[in-house]
Amino acid sequence: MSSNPKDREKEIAALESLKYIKDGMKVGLGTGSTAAHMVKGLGRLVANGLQVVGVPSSDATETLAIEVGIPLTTLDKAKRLDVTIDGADEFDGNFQLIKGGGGALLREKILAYNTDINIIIADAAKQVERLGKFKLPVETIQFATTSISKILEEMSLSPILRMKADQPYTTDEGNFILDIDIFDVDDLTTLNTKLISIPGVVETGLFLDTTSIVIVGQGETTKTLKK
Ligand SMILES: O=C(CO)[C@H](O)[C@H](O)COP(=O)(O)O
Repeated sequence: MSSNPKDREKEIAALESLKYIKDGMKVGLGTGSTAAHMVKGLGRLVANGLQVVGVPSSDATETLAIEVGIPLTTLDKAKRLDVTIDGADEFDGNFQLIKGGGGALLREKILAYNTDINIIIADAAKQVERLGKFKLPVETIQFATTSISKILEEMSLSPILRMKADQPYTTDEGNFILDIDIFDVDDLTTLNTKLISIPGVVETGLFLDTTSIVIVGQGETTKTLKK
């Protein structure tokens, strides 16, 4: 049990989400510290006899899932997932999300798109009135990143190339990430369409219509929001 209050909220939201996983399900495994609590909890259920297969959304989650004994498969083999449980950097009252703080937005969005029920688990601080205090990650092909950055600058989105130590951060798919400021943007659907249409943009961390359930840890309880 976590002793850090924010991490404890992540943990109890994660444990609550396990109730949605039933025998025989194909489960998408999210990425990040909140999703890691869920993966560990699922590992305990598997050790007690629950039969599921997981599809991880990142190399880090794959490593953890193997460590805790969750049988894994690929999206190709699973074809469609029953449920995916993942974290978020922000969510609003319309179940819209910013994701990708951990850099796994591309595979996370692919899993979400191929899943029947997407559940987001989060600590209470992730709930916002308006998305955008957290910078929006935009995943870009390395070759195009400088030219995309110029375009985003011209759109007044203040792109910043994500770094790790003194090198550009590289995603599991070998791409770069530009973090942009969208706080003043009202029409996120139009923004997302514009971003995706720039050659070399692979994906954005805006998840506008994938989520149907959000489980929030608040102190020692959880609240479940359903669309
Ligand atoms: O989108 C993500 C990774 O790409 C994570 O779900 C998001 O960054 C939240 O992370 P955490 O649970 O550690 O707060």
